[in-house]
Amino acid sequence: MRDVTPDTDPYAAALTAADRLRELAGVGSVDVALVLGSGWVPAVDGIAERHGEQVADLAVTDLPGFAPPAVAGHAGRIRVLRVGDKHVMAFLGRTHLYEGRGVEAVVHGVRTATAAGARTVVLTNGCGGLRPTYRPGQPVLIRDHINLTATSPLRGARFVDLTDLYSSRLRRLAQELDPSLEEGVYVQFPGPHYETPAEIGMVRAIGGDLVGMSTTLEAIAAREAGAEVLGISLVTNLAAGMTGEPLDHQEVLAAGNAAAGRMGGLLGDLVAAL
Ligand SMILES: O=P(O)(O)O[C@@H]1C[C@H](O)[C@@H](CO)O1
Ligand SMILES: Nc1nc2[nH]cnc2c(=O)[nH]1
Repeated sequence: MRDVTPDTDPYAAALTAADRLRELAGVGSVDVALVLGSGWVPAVDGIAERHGEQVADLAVTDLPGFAPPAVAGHAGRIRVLRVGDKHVMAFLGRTHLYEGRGVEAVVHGVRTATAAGARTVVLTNGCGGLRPTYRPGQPVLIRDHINLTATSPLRGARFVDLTDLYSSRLRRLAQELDPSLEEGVYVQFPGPHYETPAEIGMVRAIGGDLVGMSTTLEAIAAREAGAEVLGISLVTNLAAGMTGEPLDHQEVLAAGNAAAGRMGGLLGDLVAAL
C-alpha cells in the first residue's frame, strides 16, 4: 500500500496520526489543540501548573507525517494535558512554510488534532508589531488575517468560508479574562527573511497590525475541519524600520521567555474557560 503522508493524502495522514496519538497518549480523543509558536513554548508549563495535569509527552516524530523541529525555540514535542474535563493537545513548536516541506506539512498538526477530536484550535505566534503603542511581550488577539503566502492548505473546489475565522465568541471570552487584550490584523509573509521597511509600509497601507510567518494556513485548515479558532500573537519586536534596530530571532525568543509566565497564565485561564 502506498505510504500515506501529508503530501500524498493529507486527510488520511491526519487520521493515521490521530489514531497513533490516541494509542500513545492513552486518550479516546482530544478537545482542544494549542499550537505554541516562537517564544510561547516556555508558557506551556504554566498551563499544567495552574490548571491541569500532564497526560503524555511525545516527540512529534513519534506520530506519522511529522517533521523534526527545524527552528530554534520550537521543541518538536506534543504534550497532552488534562484541564478540567478537557484534553488539550499542545504542540511545542510548529512546521513553517519556509522550511520547504510543503503546505500540507505546515497544517498536519492542526489536521491531526481535529482528526483526534479537537473542536477548538488556539494558534499562537511570535510576531512583529506595527502599532507604535505595542510593546515587546504584549499579546494581541488576532481579529482577522491577510495571507500573503500566495498559497492555501486546500486543494480543489474546497470553497471554505472564512468570515469570523478568528471566533468573535472566543475573542470576547479572552477579553473577559484579560480586558487589556487588544485586537489586530495578522499578516503572514512566506519568510524566512524578515520584512523590509518598505514592505512594512505596504502592510500598514493594507490594514495590517502584526506581521509573522505562520498561523494563517493553520487557521484555514482548522476552519475546513469545522473547528472554532482563536489566534493570539505575541509582539516580540516592533516591525522592521520602526526602531532603526535590526531584527533577530534570538530577540524574538527572549521576548517570549520574558512573557512566559504571563502567557502561561492567560492560556491556562483560557483553556479552563472553554
Ligand atoms: O512560529 P512563529 O510564527 O511564532 O515564529 C515566528 C515567525 C518565524 O518563524 C520566527 C522569526 O523570528 O518567529
Ligand atoms: N514576519 C515576521 N515574523 C516575525 N516573528 C517575530 N517577529 C517577526 C517580524 O518582525 N516579522
